[in-house]
Amino acid sequence: MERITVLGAGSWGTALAIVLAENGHDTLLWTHRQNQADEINNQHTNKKYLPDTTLPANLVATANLAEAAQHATTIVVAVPTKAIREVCGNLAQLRQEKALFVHVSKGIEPDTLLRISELMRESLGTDLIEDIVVLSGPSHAEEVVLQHPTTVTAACENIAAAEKVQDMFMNGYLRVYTSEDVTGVEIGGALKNVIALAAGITDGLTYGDNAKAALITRGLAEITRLGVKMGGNPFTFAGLTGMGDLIVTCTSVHSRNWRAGNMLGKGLPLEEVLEQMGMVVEGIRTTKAAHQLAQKYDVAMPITAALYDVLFSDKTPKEAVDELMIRMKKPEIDEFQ
Ligand SMILES: NC(=O)C1=CN([C@@H]2O[C@H](COP(=O)(O)OP(=O)(O)OC[C@H]3O[C@@H](n4cnc5c(N)ncnc54)[C@H](OP(=O)(O)O)[C@@H]3O)[C@@H](O)[C@H]2O)C=CC1
Ligand SMILES: O=C(CO)COP(=O)(O)O
Repeated sequence: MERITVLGAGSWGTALAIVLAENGHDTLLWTHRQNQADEINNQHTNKKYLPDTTLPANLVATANLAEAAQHATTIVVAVPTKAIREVCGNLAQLRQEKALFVHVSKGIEPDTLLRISELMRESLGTDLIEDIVVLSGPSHAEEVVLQHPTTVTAACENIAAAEKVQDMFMNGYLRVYTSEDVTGVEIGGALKNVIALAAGITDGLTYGDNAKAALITRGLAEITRLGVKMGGNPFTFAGLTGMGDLIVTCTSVHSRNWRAGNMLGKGLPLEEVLEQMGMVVEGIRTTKAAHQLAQKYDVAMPITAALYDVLFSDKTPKEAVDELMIRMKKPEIDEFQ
């Protein structure tokens, strides 16, 4: 049994805390809201994020970050990308000993262009970090809490740390693989949200299945082009954290990114979409970061560029799709150039 803290009591942090508590670990779930900690401890629910789920009685919550920092030898970071710098920075003030960190967030910090593990190293400082393992793959919280069969990958350059995390999370409904390709896993997980927004848009435009298959496939091509140039293993992008997560996010009604894209495709303005969602839509900020990465690494990412124009330059979704279709002719396979 491990002592584990999960930081962030949204849908994914809560679902993973349930898995860990059910696996017999001494699990403490940190939220920045006292009323949510009280609800979890007293009613064993988290109605805002997982309305139909009863949490196990042995899952305890706290709103005290110092208590959360002291509790564990393993710390799972499950807040959205935009909160990681602040939460890890605060945590670093409250803990002296090293911990094994696991992160499950799917994003890239705009402007700095740091991947999540890089962002954590910068905000935690190296003295606190035993290892950082990224846990990623096709895994909607809504299905994990129903114990529907789900597969994810734990990635770390130190494979022993990835195997330790594999053991912590794995059970009869959550199968965990390992990988050493942190860059490939983090890039695949972050960028699939960009393509899922685009897939939601074409569904909102009622363009049907051909368009969605094209987005998934050509989206994977541009994610792979960038990811390989950043040092990722090309095979990672064909795996769970690449193609697998792209499929689930582009096709599932659970996906926040697909749902937000769908509303945009139906003509709702971005501000209204975000207001209606009430949960994190990582793909919006990641589109900005991915567009910057494409320029930095000189990689063609036409779908990302088109989405960037829709989100940040007032191009209509229909104009963006029309322009994608009449781009210069080219062969399909370009060997990641
Ligand atoms: N949902 C899913 O199925 C999956 C999500 N992920 C990834 O996990 C990460 C978290 O997503 P998810 O759980 O869905 O997000 P949600 O929107 O469901 O929840 C986000 C949680 O983080 C909290 N939070 C936001 N800002 C801060 C802050 N500054 N300090 C402390 N807590 C904060 C929110 O609190 P508040 O209620 O106050 O807003 C909320 O509890 C994302 O990167 C996502 O891509 C990965 C795999 C699956
Ligand atoms: O990453 C996810 C599933 O693997 C969750 O995607 P959404 O944030 O789009 O819901």
